[in-house]
Amino acid sequence: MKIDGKPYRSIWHDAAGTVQIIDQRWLPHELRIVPLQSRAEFAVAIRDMWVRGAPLIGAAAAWGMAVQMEHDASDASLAETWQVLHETRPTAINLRWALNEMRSLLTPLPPSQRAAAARRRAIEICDEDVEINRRIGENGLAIIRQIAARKNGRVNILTHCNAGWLATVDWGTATSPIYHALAAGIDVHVFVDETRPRNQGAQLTAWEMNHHGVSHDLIVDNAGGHLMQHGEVDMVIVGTDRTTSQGDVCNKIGTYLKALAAHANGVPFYVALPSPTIDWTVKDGVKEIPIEERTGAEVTHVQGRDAQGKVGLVQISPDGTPARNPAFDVTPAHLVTGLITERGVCSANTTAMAAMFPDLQG
Ligand SMILES: CSC[C@H]1O[C@H](OP(=O)(O)O)[C@H](O)[C@@H]1O
Repeated sequence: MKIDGKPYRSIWHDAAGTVQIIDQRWLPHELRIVPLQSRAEFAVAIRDMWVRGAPLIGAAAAWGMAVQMEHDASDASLAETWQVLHETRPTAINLRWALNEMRSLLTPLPPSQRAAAARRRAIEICDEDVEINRRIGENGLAIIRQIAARKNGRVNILTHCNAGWLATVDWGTATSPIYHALAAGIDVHVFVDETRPRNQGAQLTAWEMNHHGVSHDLIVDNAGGHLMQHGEVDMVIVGTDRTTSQGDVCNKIGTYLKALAAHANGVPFYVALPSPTIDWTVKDGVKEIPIEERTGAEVTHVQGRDAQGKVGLVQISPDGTPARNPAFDVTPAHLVTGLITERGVCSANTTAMAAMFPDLQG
């Protein structure tokens, strides 16, 4: 997408072939672009959320493998790199998907051919992500159009966390239908959940909406149910970090509560789902998906900019306050109105998903 009129992706390789990323920790206050030039730097960038978002995590891991193959393309290096990058974050399935893609491609090749092949595949994975998300936008646009026609007016959409272009290589997943609707001249308004504790909504989605000219309000996470009760939300669109073969949706913590509120108020709850985010090996999301537990410091402290323009952390709870910080939750399939995929919209159930992706069945 564009930043001040200049097109960007969240990750790219420059003319010298060096991988560059937007270090999202400093948004919205500073646009910091940094190179990643070693496996260790890719691992830190994923683990510490310089780059985040399921598809972008996968793309970064693919590039991390490609960069490592340029340093050491041995079998041992390939195996170690899969492990080092895989253990950076446990929940988003795209990380494992991308690493498996690279391992399957590289293992049968002689080490001398691995670096070039890995770079080509990393570039492909990024380009595929952009096209998948563009198609999700088109498929989600059809739903927004239907609501706009029924209402003959503004479509109010609530989204949680950041499933925007910053969470992918471009377009975003949940935001792609919103961007397509704006381009189609549909009057859309977005309620942006701040999304405690990392505030990806307040810091990233609000920044995206502002730069793209999308009408929006930032809201606290706890306001969504109230707005739904009062008929102010026409649909919810969220992203996902892992969706199971039966349609259970793992996403940022708090998504489940939004789904419950939507179900209680008859608000359609859609999940923007690129196919690499489907974990076909898992059925029951609540029982089987590993939920990342991050440091309690993300709960007891919050990052922001002070009156002097300095970006830093402030403590919001007493010294030594213990905190729990599960980073994701699972929305059972029965609370999901539909899955907006790159191939179309399908119900969140085994039969519909298998019919949509017959070629991806184990
Ligand atoms: C398009 S997937 C975005 C997905 O990833 C986010 O998690 P995190 O920021 O911790 O990587 C969140 O769950 C978003 O919905």
